[in-house]
Amino acid sequence: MNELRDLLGDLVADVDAVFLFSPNASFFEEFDDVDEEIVVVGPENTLDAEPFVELPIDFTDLEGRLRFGIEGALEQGIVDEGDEVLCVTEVLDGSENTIVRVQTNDFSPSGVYDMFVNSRADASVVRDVFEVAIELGKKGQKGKPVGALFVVGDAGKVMNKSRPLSYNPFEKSHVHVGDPIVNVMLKEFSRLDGAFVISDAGKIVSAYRYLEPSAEGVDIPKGLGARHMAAGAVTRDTMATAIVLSESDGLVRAFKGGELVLEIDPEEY
Ligand SMILES: Nc1ncnc2c1ncn2[C@@H]1O[C@H](COP(=O)(O)OP(=O)(O)OP(=O)(O)O)[C@@H](O)[C@H]1O
Ligand SMILES: [Mn+2]
Repeated sequence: MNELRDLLGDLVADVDAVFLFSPNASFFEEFDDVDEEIVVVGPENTLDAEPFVELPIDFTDLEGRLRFGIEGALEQGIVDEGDEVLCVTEVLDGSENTIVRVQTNDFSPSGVYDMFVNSRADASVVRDVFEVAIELGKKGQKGKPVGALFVVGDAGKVMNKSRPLSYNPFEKSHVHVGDPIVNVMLKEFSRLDGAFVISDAGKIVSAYRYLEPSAEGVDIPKGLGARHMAAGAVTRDTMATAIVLSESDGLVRAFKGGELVLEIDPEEY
């Protein structure tokens, strides 16, 4: 077993920082005296850890989770480019059973951290819309797959770059994402065409908007259609973030700055 020990020894040797993903209190305490910088990453800072990187959604896929933690720590200046970091986390609902060593440069930034934290819209609004899209992706509408397009933030400009396909059911209402009744409405209206436009603070500004941004130079993955193109393009023309549920492949994707920044399978979420 010495080979295995050596392998593990090499894996954990000479790292600049150790990232603990959602550690419990006793596990966290065990790291009190270590020399390396300890970075806690999780949905809530229940341990009052410092430094701390807040996860906006509970990433079930490992890579998404690691990416977010590392991009967040880079952005906050907790680690530097080129640092060697050790990520301690769980997969398959275990305890801390997984150690991944990465160099912060190994990731080309996906923009996922930036999308949540530096969006014009509040991070909680982006997260709430994300959750609606995920839920809609899981259940569909009456068992059938549905697609949906949500454009979040910079709503004035988004409205200028779009036109109505039908009457706007949110015209005179003051409802916000995250209200339970609104989630039901969003799901109901998603059967019809066009995009939802949502303000920075989460107010539903409109449904049924046909987006007309300039798509020139927008480079989204091949095979995605008009809905995704419009989503990508509107985020390049404005400061909005677009969240798309695909009717054809069932995935939820997010675009910001004209680029695909996140792709999640609702079934695995
Ligand atoms: N510019 C646009 N603005 C708003 N909604 C749009 C726009 N273009 C397409 N859509 C909506 O997207 C729907 C699906 O279009 P299309 O199949 O071309 O997109 P897609 O990217 O392949 O999406 P999906 O993966 O859901 O099929 C359309 O029926 C329409 O409701
Ligand atoms: Mn399509």
